[in-house]
Amino acid sequence: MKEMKDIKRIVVKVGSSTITRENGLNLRKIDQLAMVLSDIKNKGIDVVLVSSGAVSAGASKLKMKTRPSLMREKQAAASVGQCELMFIYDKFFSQYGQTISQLLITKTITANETPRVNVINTMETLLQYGVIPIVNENDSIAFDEIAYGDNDTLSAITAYLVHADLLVILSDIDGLYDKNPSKYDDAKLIPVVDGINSHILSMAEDASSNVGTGGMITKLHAAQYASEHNIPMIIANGKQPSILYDILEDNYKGTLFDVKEESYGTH
Ligand SMILES: Nc1ncnc2c1ncn2[C@@H]1O[C@H](COP(=O)(O)OP(=O)(O)O)[C@@H](O)[C@H]1O
Ligand SMILES: N[C@@H](CCC(=O)OP(=O)(O)O)C(=O)O
Repeated sequence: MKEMKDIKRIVVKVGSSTITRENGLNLRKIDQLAMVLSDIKNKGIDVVLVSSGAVSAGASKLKMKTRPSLMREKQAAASVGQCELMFIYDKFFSQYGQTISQLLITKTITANETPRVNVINTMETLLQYGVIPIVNENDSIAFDEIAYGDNDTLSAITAYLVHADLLVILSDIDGLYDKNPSKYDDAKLIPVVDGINSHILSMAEDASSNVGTGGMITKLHAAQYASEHNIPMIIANGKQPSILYDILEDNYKGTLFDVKEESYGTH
Protein backbone atom coordinates (compact mmCIF):
# COMPACT_ATOMS: atom_id res chain seq x y z
CA MET A 1 0.00 0.00 0.00
CA LYS A 2 0.89 3.69 -0.18
CA GLU A 3 3.47 4.61 2.46
CA MET A 4 2.15 5.94 5.76
CA LYS A 5 4.32 9.07 5.43
CA ASP A 6 2.19 10.03 2.42
CA ILE A 7 -1.09 9.97 4.38
CA LYS A 8 -2.68 13.42 4.22
CA ARG A 9 -6.19 12.76 5.51
CA ILE A 10 -7.24 10.27 8.14
CA VAL A 11 -10.60 9.26 9.67
CA VAL A 12 -10.38 7.79 13.18
CA LYS A 13 -13.33 5.97 14.79
CA VAL A 14 -13.57 5.33 18.52
CA GLY A 15 -16.12 2.95 19.99
CA SER A 16 -18.13 3.37 23.18
CA SER A 17 -16.03 0.75 24.96
CA THR A 18 -12.90 2.86 24.37
CA ILE A 19 -14.15 6.21 25.66
CA THR A 20 -16.65 5.32 28.38
CA ARG A 21 -16.44 3.75 31.80
CA GLU A 22 -19.13 2.04 33.83
CA ASN A 23 -20.37 5.34 35.29
CA GLY A 24 -19.65 7.90 32.61
CA LEU A 25 -17.00 9.05 30.15
CA ASN A 26 -13.39 7.91 30.35
CA LEU A 27 -11.94 11.40 30.73
CA ARG A 28 -8.33 10.25 30.76
CA LYS A 29 -8.79 8.43 27.46
CA ILE A 30 -10.61 11.35 25.84
CA ASP A 31 -7.84 13.72 26.99
CA GLN A 32 -5.16 11.45 25.48
CA LEU A 33 -7.14 11.09 22.27
CA ALA A 34 -7.60 14.87 21.97
CA MET A 35 -3.86 15.38 22.50
CA VAL A 36 -2.77 12.81 19.92
CA LEU A 37 -5.31 13.90 17.29
CA SER A 38 -4.42 17.58 17.77
CA ASP A 39 -0.73 16.70 17.45
CA ILE A 40 -1.35 14.71 14.27
CA LYS A 41 -3.32 17.66 12.92
CA ASN A 42 -0.35 19.91 13.75
CA LYS A 43 1.80 17.60 11.61
CA GLY A 44 -0.33 18.72 8.66
CA ILE A 45 -2.67 15.74 8.43
CA ASP A 46 -6.41 16.39 8.09
CA VAL A 47 -8.26 14.53 10.84
CA VAL A 48 -11.93 13.55 11.15
CA LEU A 49 -13.07 11.78 14.30
CA VAL A 50 -16.10 9.47 14.31
CA SER A 51 -17.08 8.99 17.94
CA SER A 52 -19.63 6.70 19.54
CA GLY A 53 -20.44 6.97 23.21
CA ALA A 54 -23.57 9.15 23.26
CA VAL A 55 -25.96 6.40 24.41
CA SER A 56 -23.55 5.12 27.02
CA ALA A 57 -22.75 8.61 28.38
CA GLY A 58 -26.43 9.57 28.40
CA ALA A 59 -27.47 6.35 30.13
CA SER A 60 -24.96 7.12 32.91
CA LYS A 61 -26.07 10.72 33.23
CA LEU A 62 -29.74 9.71 33.39
CA LYS A 63 -28.78 7.09 35.96
CA MET A 64 -30.32 4.28 33.92
CA LYS A 65 -29.43 0.99 35.59
CA THR A 66 -28.47 -0.83 32.39
CA ARG A 67 -27.79 0.19 28.80
CA PRO A 68 -31.30 1.02 27.53
CA SER A 69 -33.01 -1.52 25.28
CA LEU A 70 -36.11 0.42 24.20
CA MET A 71 -35.43 2.51 21.10
CA ARG A 72 -36.93 5.70 22.55
CA GLU A 73 -34.85 5.30 25.70
CA LYS A 74 -31.70 4.80 23.65
CA GLN A 75 -32.59 7.90 21.64
CA ALA A 76 -33.25 9.94 24.79
CA ALA A 77 -29.95 8.73 26.24
CA ALA A 78 -28.15 9.62 22.99
CA SER A 79 -29.66 13.10 23.08
CA VAL A 80 -28.35 13.72 26.60
CA GLY A 81 -25.06 11.92 26.05
CA GLN A 82 -24.19 13.68 22.78
CA CYS A 83 -24.23 17.03 24.62
CA GLU A 84 -21.99 15.68 27.33
CA LEU A 85 -19.66 14.07 24.81
CA MET A 86 -19.17 17.22 22.75
CA PHE A 87 -18.77 19.38 25.85
CA ILE A 88 -15.94 17.15 27.07
CA TYR A 89 -14.33 16.86 23.63
CA ASP A 90 -14.45 20.64 23.24
CA LYS A 91 -12.88 21.10 26.66
CA PHE A 92 -9.96 18.77 25.95
CA PHE A 93 -9.37 19.73 22.32
CA SER A 94 -9.43 23.44 23.34
CA GLN A 95 -6.71 22.66 25.86
CA TYR A 96 -4.54 21.60 22.91
CA GLY A 97 -5.50 24.65 20.82
CA GLN A 98 -7.68 22.65 18.48
CA THR A 99 -11.08 23.72 17.15
CA ILE A 100 -13.65 20.96 16.72
CA SER A 101 -17.15 20.76 15.26
CA GLN A 102 -20.08 18.41 15.51
CA LEU A 103 -21.68 16.64 12.54
CA LEU A 104 -24.63 14.34 13.14
CA ILE A 105 -25.35 12.33 10.01
CA THR A 106 -27.21 9.21 8.94
CA LYS A 107 -26.18 6.34 6.70
CA THR A 108 -28.90 7.31 4.21
CA ILE A 109 -26.80 10.37 3.38
CA THR A 110 -25.03 8.52 0.57
CA ALA A 111 -28.32 7.82 -1.23
CA ASN A 112 -29.61 11.40 -1.15
CA GLU A 113 -27.70 13.81 -3.33
CA THR A 114 -28.59 17.16 -1.74
CA PRO A 115 -27.73 16.30 1.88
CA ARG A 116 -24.70 14.32 0.68
CA VAL A 117 -23.29 17.27 -1.26
CA ASN A 118 -24.04 19.59 1.66
CA VAL A 119 -22.21 17.37 4.12
CA ILE A 120 -19.23 16.99 1.79
CA ASN A 121 -19.06 20.78 1.30
CA THR A 122 -19.37 21.40 5.04
CA MET A 123 -16.62 18.90 5.90
CA GLU A 124 -14.28 20.17 3.19
CA THR A 125 -14.76 23.75 4.41
CA LEU A 126 -14.20 22.74 8.03
CA LEU A 127 -11.01 20.89 7.07
CA GLN A 128 -9.81 23.92 5.10
CA TYR A 129 -10.28 25.96 8.28
CA GLY A 130 -8.16 23.48 10.23
CA VAL A 131 -11.09 22.09 12.24
CA ILE A 132 -11.35 18.49 13.43
CA PRO A 133 -14.97 17.53 12.67
CA ILE A 134 -16.47 15.01 15.10
CA VAL A 135 -19.12 12.81 13.53
CA ASN A 136 -21.78 10.63 15.14
CA GLU A 137 -25.05 9.11 14.01
CA ASN A 138 -28.04 11.42 14.43
CA ASP A 139 -29.50 8.87 16.79
CA SER A 140 -32.73 10.69 17.60
CA ILE A 141 -33.95 10.80 14.01
CA ALA A 142 -32.40 7.65 12.55
CA PHE A 143 -32.11 4.45 14.41
CA ASP A 144 -30.04 2.12 12.21
CA GLU A 145 -26.92 2.68 14.30
CA ILE A 146 -28.32 2.23 17.74
CA ALA A 147 -30.54 -0.61 16.55
CA TYR A 148 -27.63 -2.51 15.04
CA GLY A 149 -24.65 -0.81 16.71
CA ASP A 150 -22.96 0.17 13.53
CA ASN A 151 -20.98 3.38 13.86
CA ASP A 152 -18.28 1.29 12.17
CA THR A 153 -20.09 1.53 8.82
CA LEU A 154 -20.75 5.22 9.50
CA SER A 155 -17.00 5.75 9.82
CA ALA A 156 -16.39 4.03 6.48
CA ILE A 157 -19.08 6.23 4.88
CA THR A 158 -17.40 9.28 6.43
CA ALA A 159 -14.02 8.17 5.05
CA TYR A 160 -15.61 7.89 1.61
CA LEU A 161 -17.31 11.31 1.88
CA VAL A 162 -14.03 13.07 2.73
CA HIS A 163 -11.87 10.90 0.40
CA ALA A 164 -9.70 9.84 3.32
CA ASP A 165 -6.36 8.15 2.68
CA LEU A 166 -6.85 5.90 5.70
CA LEU A 167 -9.60 4.81 8.11
CA VAL A 168 -8.51 3.71 11.60
CA ILE A 169 -11.00 1.97 13.88
CA LEU A 170 -9.84 2.09 17.50
CA SER A 171 -11.53 -0.68 19.43
CA ASP A 172 -11.23 -2.62 22.70
CA ILE A 173 -9.29 -5.32 20.88
CA ASP A 174 -5.96 -5.39 18.95
CA GLY A 175 -7.57 -6.25 15.61
CA LEU A 176 -9.22 -9.15 13.81
CA TYR A 177 -8.41 -12.55 15.31
CA ASP A 178 -8.98 -15.86 13.55
CA LYS A 179 -11.71 -16.51 16.15
CA ASN A 180 -13.34 -14.51 18.92
CA PRO A 181 -10.51 -13.84 21.44
CA SER A 182 -12.94 -13.23 24.27
CA LYS A 183 -13.99 -16.88 23.95
CA TYR A 184 -10.82 -18.63 22.73
CA ASP A 185 -7.43 -18.19 24.42
CA ASP A 186 -5.58 -19.55 21.39
CA ALA A 187 -7.08 -16.98 18.95
CA LYS A 188 -4.41 -15.46 16.68
CA LEU A 189 -4.23 -11.85 15.45
CA ILE A 190 -4.37 -11.44 11.67
CA PRO A 191 -1.99 -8.59 10.71
CA VAL A 192 -3.07 -8.10 7.07
CA VAL A 193 -6.25 -8.92 5.18
CA ASP A 194 -5.97 -8.56 1.41
CA GLY A 195 -9.65 -9.11 0.63
CA ILE A 196 -12.75 -9.92 2.61
CA ASN A 197 -14.20 -13.29 1.72
CA SER A 198 -16.56 -15.72 3.44
CA HIS A 199 -13.63 -17.30 5.33
CA ILE A 200 -12.66 -13.92 6.87
CA LEU A 201 -16.31 -13.08 7.60
CA SER A 202 -16.76 -16.40 9.40
CA MET A 203 -14.09 -15.41 11.98
CA ALA A 204 -16.10 -12.45 13.31
CA GLU A 205 -18.72 -12.47 16.03
CA ASP A 206 -20.62 -9.70 17.73
CA ALA A 207 -19.47 -7.84 20.84
CA SER A 208 -19.02 -9.56 24.18
CA SER A 209 -19.03 -6.33 26.20
CA ASN A 210 -22.30 -4.62 27.10
CA VAL A 211 -21.07 -1.18 26.01
CA GLY A 212 -19.76 -1.89 22.52
CA THR A 213 -22.56 -2.98 20.25
CA GLY A 214 -21.39 -3.92 16.77
CA GLY A 215 -18.60 -6.37 17.53
CA MET A 216 -16.20 -7.50 14.82
CA ILE A 217 -18.88 -8.19 12.20
CA THR A 218 -19.73 -4.53 11.69
CA LYS A 219 -16.01 -3.70 11.51
CA LEU A 220 -15.64 -6.17 8.64
CA HIS A 221 -18.64 -4.59 6.92
CA ALA A 222 -16.91 -1.23 7.34
CA ALA A 223 -13.69 -2.68 5.89
CA GLN A 224 -15.66 -4.03 2.94
CA TYR A 225 -17.27 -0.64 2.28
CA ALA A 226 -13.92 1.16 2.66
CA SER A 227 -12.11 -1.21 0.31
CA GLU A 228 -14.90 -0.87 -2.29
CA HIS A 229 -14.00 2.83 -2.21
CA ASN A 230 -10.25 2.11 -2.29
CA ILE A 231 -9.62 3.25 1.27
CA PRO A 232 -7.37 1.08 3.47
CA MET A 233 -8.61 0.44 6.98
CA ILE A 234 -6.80 -0.51 10.18
CA ILE A 235 -8.34 -1.96 13.34
CA ALA A 236 -6.15 -1.31 16.39
CA ASN A 237 -6.52 -1.15 20.14
CA GLY A 238 -7.67 2.22 21.49
CA LYS A 239 -6.41 1.61 25.03
CA GLN A 240 -3.39 3.77 24.14
CA PRO A 241 -4.45 6.48 21.64
CA SER A 242 -0.71 7.01 20.96
CA ILE A 243 -1.00 3.90 18.79
CA LEU A 244 -2.01 6.40 16.09
CA TYR A 245 1.63 7.59 16.03
CA ASP A 246 2.76 3.98 15.62
CA ILE A 247 0.29 3.54 12.76
CA LEU A 248 1.58 6.63 10.95
CA GLU A 249 5.13 5.32 11.46
CA ASP A 250 4.01 1.96 10.05
CA ASN A 251 5.10 0.15 13.18
CA TYR A 252 1.96 -0.98 14.95
CA LYS A 253 0.03 -3.96 16.22
CA GLY A 254 -3.33 -4.33 14.50
CA THR A 255 -5.09 -5.56 11.38
CA LEU A 256 -4.66 -3.77 8.06
CA PHE A 257 -7.34 -4.23 5.41
CA ASP A 258 -5.23 -3.41 2.41
CA VAL A 259 -6.17 -1.97 -0.99
CA LYS A 260 -4.20 -1.88 -4.22
CA GLU A 261 -1.76 1.02 -4.33
CA GLU A 262 -2.65 2.38 -7.78
CA SER A 263 -6.26 3.10 -6.80
CA TYR A 264 -5.48 4.32 -3.29
CA GLY A 265 -6.53 7.69 -1.82
CA THR A 266 -6.88 11.06 -3.50
CA HIS A 267 -4.90 13.41 -1.26
N1 LIG B 1 -12.73 -12.61 15.35
C1 LIG B 1 -12.74 -11.61 16.26
N2 LIG B 1 -11.63 -10.87 16.46
C2 LIG B 1 -11.62 -9.85 17.36
N3 LIG B 1 -12.70 -9.50 18.12
C3 LIG B 1 -13.85 -10.22 17.98
C4 LIG B 1 -13.93 -11.29 17.03
N4 LIG B 1 -15.19 -11.81 17.07
C5 LIG B 1 -15.86 -11.10 18.00
N5 LIG B 1 -15.08 -10.14 18.56
C6 LIG B 1 -15.52 -9.21 19.61
O1 LIG B 1 -15.69 -7.90 19.09
C7 LIG B 1 -15.33 -6.97 20.12
C8 LIG B 1 -15.09 -5.58 19.52
O2 LIG B 1 -16.31 -4.98 19.18
P1 LIG B 1 -17.06 -3.85 20.08
O3 LIG B 1 -17.08 -4.32 21.51
O4 LIG B 1 -18.33 -3.52 19.40
O5 LIG B 1 -16.02 -2.69 20.01
P2 LIG B 1 -16.20 -1.12 19.82
O6 LIG B 1 -16.95 -0.61 21.01
O7 LIG B 1 -14.78 -0.68 19.75
O8 LIG B 1 -16.96 -0.88 18.52
C9 LIG B 1 -14.12 -7.63 20.75
O9 LIG B 1 -13.85 -7.14 22.02
C10 LIG B 1 -14.53 -9.10 20.78
O10 LIG B 1 -15.23 -9.41 21.94
N1 LIG C 1 -24.42 6.56 17.95
C1 LIG C 1 -24.26 5.60 19.01
C2 LIG C 1 -23.26 4.58 18.47
C3 LIG C 1 -23.47 3.19 18.94
C4 LIG C 1 -22.30 2.33 18.41
O1 LIG C 1 -22.16 2.00 17.23
O2 LIG C 1 -21.41 2.09 19.33
P1 LIG C 1 -19.98 1.31 19.16
O3 LIG C 1 -20.30 -0.13 18.86
O4 LIG C 1 -19.38 1.52 20.46
O5 LIG C 1 -19.21 1.98 18.04
C5 LIG C 1 -23.68 6.30 20.26
O6 LIG C 1 -23.07 7.36 20.12
O7 LIG C 1 -23.87 5.80 21.36
